[in-house]
Amino acid sequence: MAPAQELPPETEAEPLGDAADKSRVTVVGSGNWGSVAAKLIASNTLRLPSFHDEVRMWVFEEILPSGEKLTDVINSTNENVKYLPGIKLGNNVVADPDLENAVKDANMLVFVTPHQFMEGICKRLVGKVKEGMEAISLIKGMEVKMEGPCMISSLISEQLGINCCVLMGANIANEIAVEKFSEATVGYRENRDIAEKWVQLFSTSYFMVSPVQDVEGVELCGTLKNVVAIAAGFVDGLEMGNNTKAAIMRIGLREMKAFSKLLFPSVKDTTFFESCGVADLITTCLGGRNRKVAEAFAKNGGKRSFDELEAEMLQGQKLQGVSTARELYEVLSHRGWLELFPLFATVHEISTGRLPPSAIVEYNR
Ligand SMILES: NC(=O)C1=CN([C@@H]2O[C@H](COP(=O)(O)OP(=O)(O)OC[C@H]3O[C@@H](n4cnc5c(N)ncnc54)[C@H](O)[C@@H]3O)[C@@H](O)[C@H]2O)C=CC1
Ligand SMILES: O=C(CO)COP(=O)(O)O
Repeated sequence: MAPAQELPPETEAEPLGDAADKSRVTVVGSGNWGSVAAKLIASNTLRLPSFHDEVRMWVFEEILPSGEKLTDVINSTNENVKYLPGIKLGNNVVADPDLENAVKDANMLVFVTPHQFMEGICKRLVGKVKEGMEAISLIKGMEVKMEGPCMISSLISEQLGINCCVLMGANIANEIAVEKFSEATVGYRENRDIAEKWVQLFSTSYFMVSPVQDVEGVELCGTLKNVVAIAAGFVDGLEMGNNTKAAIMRIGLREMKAFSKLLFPSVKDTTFFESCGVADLITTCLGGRNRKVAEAFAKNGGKRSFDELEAEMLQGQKLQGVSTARELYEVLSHRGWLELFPLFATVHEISTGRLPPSAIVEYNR
């Protein structure tokens, strides 16, 4: 299909004032998706007059086998050689290993790290972000606190006192990196103008972004589908075939919707038909990292742990599905909902070795 997309119009006139009128964007995170997000954004900040050209990207510093710092290599080669090798990010992307320095001049922050690091990152940023800052989270995951589950966008909003939208979708990063057409959904709370600004910042001829007024629905879709992808990987590892996998995806989608609506009755049915819903579920169950590692786990009969397989197969990239299944299980146990969500519960029980991988089709007991 030829992507018949028109880029968002460059409606704003060239600012009359000085460069201070322009928005400055910082990407917090530089993994596989973080690097692709920086590439997308950097192509647009060059094109759109209301943004500064430069895009800062915070890098969790590491030393490469060559002895060089990852940040130095990104800045000299314009490539994230560890997490997105072979792709030029754009000369206006500047890697910065100092988190506080990376955000200090920004007024738009894009959060895109594995979810388990976000609590620590937010703590470091308290009092360090500009007034009126706008944020967006591309992070698929949640935190579980004493009071209950906390979505990552809420963590950001509450800890930093800023508004936070979300962007989720059927977005396997390596495919978008080579500019294959895909779609995404921006979830926003009230301010449609802010949502439009994020749409403008991310949209390209091959990346079509649509806004939806349903932050929780969009974010829960992105978060929960990773658990279903683990189940799909078990099915693949056991060579159960396409019908079984389709059944797992359908049951998973039903649980995703039921859980989201129990937690947030405001979640809209229509959100599940956006890119963040059924489309992301399909792509992740076909081609994602959660599926791939879960397949290896099942092939090994559950004898090698997810941690071990993740380290061996993903070279520093992180799975979100296994920890999300654990977090979900805590919520389900605490609220007495385990029986309502047998697929979610079984994924956790298999991942922790309490049940064999074959239990993935026996849970409907
Ligand atoms: N890769 C993909 O295709 C997609 C990923 N996502 C989501 O984006 C989020 C980020 O994922 P990726 O960019 O793919 O990351 P990744 O899994 O490729 O890379 C891991 C990142 O974590 C960093 N890291 C390691 N230890 C850390 C620490 N202690 N503190 C802070 N950072 C640390 C690494 O430097 C690296 O940047 C996740 O929530 C993921 O679910 C969403 C859509 C697509
Ligand atoms: O979220 C993703 C695609 O939209 C990527 O999923 P994985 O983390 O399983 O690769």
